[in-house]
Amino acid sequence: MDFGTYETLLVEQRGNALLVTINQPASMNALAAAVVEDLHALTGVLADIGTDARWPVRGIIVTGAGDKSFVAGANIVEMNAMDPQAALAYGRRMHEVTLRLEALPVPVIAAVNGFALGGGCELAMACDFLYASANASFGQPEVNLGLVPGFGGSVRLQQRVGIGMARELIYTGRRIKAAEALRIGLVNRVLEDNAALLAAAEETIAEIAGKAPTAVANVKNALNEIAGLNVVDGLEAEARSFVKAFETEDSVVGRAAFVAKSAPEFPGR
Ligand SMILES: CCCCCCCCCCCCC[C@H](O)CC(=O)SCCNC(=O)CCNC(=O)[C@H](O)C(C)(C)COP(=O)(O)OP(=O)(O)OC[C@H]1O[C@@H](n2cnc3c(N)ncnc32)[C@H](O)[C@@H]1OP(=O)(O)O
Repeated sequence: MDFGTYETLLVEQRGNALLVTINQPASMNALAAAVVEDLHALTGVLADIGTDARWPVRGIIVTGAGDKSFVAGANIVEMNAMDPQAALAYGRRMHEVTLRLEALPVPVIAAVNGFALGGGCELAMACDFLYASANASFGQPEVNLGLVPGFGGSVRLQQRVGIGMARELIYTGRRIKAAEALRIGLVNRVLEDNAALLAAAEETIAEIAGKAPTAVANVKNALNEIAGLNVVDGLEAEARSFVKAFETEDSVVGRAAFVAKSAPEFPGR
């Protein structure tokens, strides 16, 4: 499977996982426009990823090159040189990247290997969930620059940690360590180092790869839809999602395998 080659990204298949490494260590993997363009191109290729057995990739891992920085934010040097139109285009493009990650029918894990600041934290929060190495840190420090989050942090941080904590972190621009990020629910797991971080992410992708692909795709879509709904509308959306899942071949196979006390072989449709 050819996922393309990119100037600023390393893309490597590892078993069921596709490892995407942002490879701009000289600038702490800051999101230069070239990086955003490459992420946009790659997520465009991945948009065709399917759930049937032909697609060996059952999950994506996003990480940063080196052991200091995941992504240190938008590229400030570049942003300073942008005219308003270019800046708007840059922002819109990154919005599209985050929405495409959320729309993929497979899990996307942010393997945060260092600084995840500003746009870096925002990229990580567009993934399904975050794992971090012990040296990782997180923050939306835009207020230090007279800016505000611009790649979705105002929306997704409050979804992840609640409005009160989101307000405090955004107003203070504070950087928090991995252990604190775990405590407030921004991060699911903290691993001792980068090797353990990637191993844990690959293990989780492999675990999910054993489940019904259509069910995982279905429930990811439903969780996105339900995120902003009240309970009544959320229950309606969940019911639609359940009916859709119940009618898949994966579900027929899964429920028959339970009765037969055998292991299901999901067709992915
Ligand atoms: C009219 C206009 C309309 C506009 C419409 C809207 C458009 C919206 C488009 C933009 C949206 C952006 C949204 C986003 O939320 C905004 C941001 O992300 S702002 C940036 C947030 N990040 C930061 O503030 C972190 C900055 N970096 C640091 O604090 C430190 O570098 C560090 C990460 C803590 C590491 O510190 P050190 O270990 O000391 O390392 P150095 O600082 O020496 O860095 C090494 C090297 O990397 C370069 N670098 C680091 N971060 C960035 C960066 N974010 N951008 C560019 N370059 C970076 C640093 O300059 C060093 O380079 P060198 O000096 O060695 O050349």
